[in-house]
Amino acid sequence: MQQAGTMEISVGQWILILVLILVPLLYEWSATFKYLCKMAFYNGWILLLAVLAIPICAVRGRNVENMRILRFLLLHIKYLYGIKIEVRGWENFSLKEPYVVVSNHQSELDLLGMMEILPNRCVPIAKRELMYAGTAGLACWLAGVIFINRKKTDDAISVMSEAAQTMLREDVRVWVFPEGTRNHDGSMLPFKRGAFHLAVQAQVPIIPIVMSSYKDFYNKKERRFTTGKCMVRILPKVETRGLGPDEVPELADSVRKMMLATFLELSGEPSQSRDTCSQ
Ligand SMILES: CCCCCCCCCCCCCCCCC(=O)SCCNC(=O)CCNC(=O)[C@H](O)C(C)(C)COP(=O)(O)OP(=O)(O)OC[C@H]1O[C@@H](n2cnc3c(N)ncnc32)[C@H](O)[C@@H]1OP(=O)(O)O
Ligand SMILES: CCCCCCCC/C=C\CCCCCCCC(=O)OC[C@@H](O)COP(=O)(O)O
Repeated sequence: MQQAGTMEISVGQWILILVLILVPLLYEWSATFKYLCKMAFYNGWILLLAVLAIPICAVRGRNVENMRILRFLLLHIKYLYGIKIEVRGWENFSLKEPYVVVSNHQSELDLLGMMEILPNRCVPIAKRELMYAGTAGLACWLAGVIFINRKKTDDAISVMSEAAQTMLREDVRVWVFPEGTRNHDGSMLPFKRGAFHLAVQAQVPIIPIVMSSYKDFYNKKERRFTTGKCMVRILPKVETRGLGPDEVPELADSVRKMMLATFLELSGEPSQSRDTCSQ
């Protein structure tokens, strides 16, 4: 029986105290633990923000204008992680007409750079699996994200051909990661050609975006995630007017070359050394 004036601590409370002491200690001592906590919080926070976004977006139904709401809700995350984003080339975004944005894809952290500069009425093309990422998937769907099934090339191509028509009909811009997958290796994978077919089919310009390497503050393999700085460059538009499907390979190659050169320059790498996948 508990006596007046004394306090007994139950086993559960002891465990809680231990956890409250150990977690901050581990967080400071172990870079791996810190990385895991930061990534778990990143995903968890986005899922939670999506809970907020869903009812607001649902008022309008599925609509590309909802992307502004997602952008507004996600913009602060860079501050939580101490990531400085320096953007140059804003003037290259001053086109009124639709265009296709292509950018390099290093990690899920690209979302921060993307939200920093995302133009109005611009939707990303994403793998279909993202649609099933709980609340985040629903928020993406409501904001008009275009989902493609990477396992079914024909399906993916027909979704992208439809996107070419939607771009023109509804004045929409599309953001594509032409590497087609995340690339943690500090270089750029060969480009898939979907984005370039899309631009040629719609006869709209391509705007290449380059985000500098995260190597100084983030490395998935080494499980390292600290504060840091990322440079984002919006490059001048590349016209596609008059080009046909036969010119797509050359177009894709020349855009990739330009992006790789900028990537190496921004990331402080010697040119030519890191192109492990010249096509
Ligand atoms: C507040 C809360 C918020 C919560 C939510 C937060 C999120 C907010 C929103 C942000 C979301 C961001 C999401 C980012 C997600 C990023 C990704 O998912 S990246 C992965 C998906 N994207 C891509 O894969 C795009 C790039 N891929 C391609 O372009 C591919 O080419 C493909 C169209 C997918 C097809 O790929 P594959 O099946 O591998 O086949 P290929 O060999 O590439 O192509 C075969 C053949 O077909 C030609 N081709 C390709 N596209 C077309 C086309 N549109 N029209 C005609 N022909 C086409 C291609 O050129 C090949 O022929 P070739 O002769 O060999 O050249
Ligand atoms: C009830 C189900 C709960 C599911 C929980 C899922 C947790 C996901 C939580 C939040 C989503 C964060 C959205 C981040 C958007 C960035 C997406 C991204 O970068 O996708 C990677 C894709 O480009 C390429 O994928 P692969 O590298 O080929 O693989």
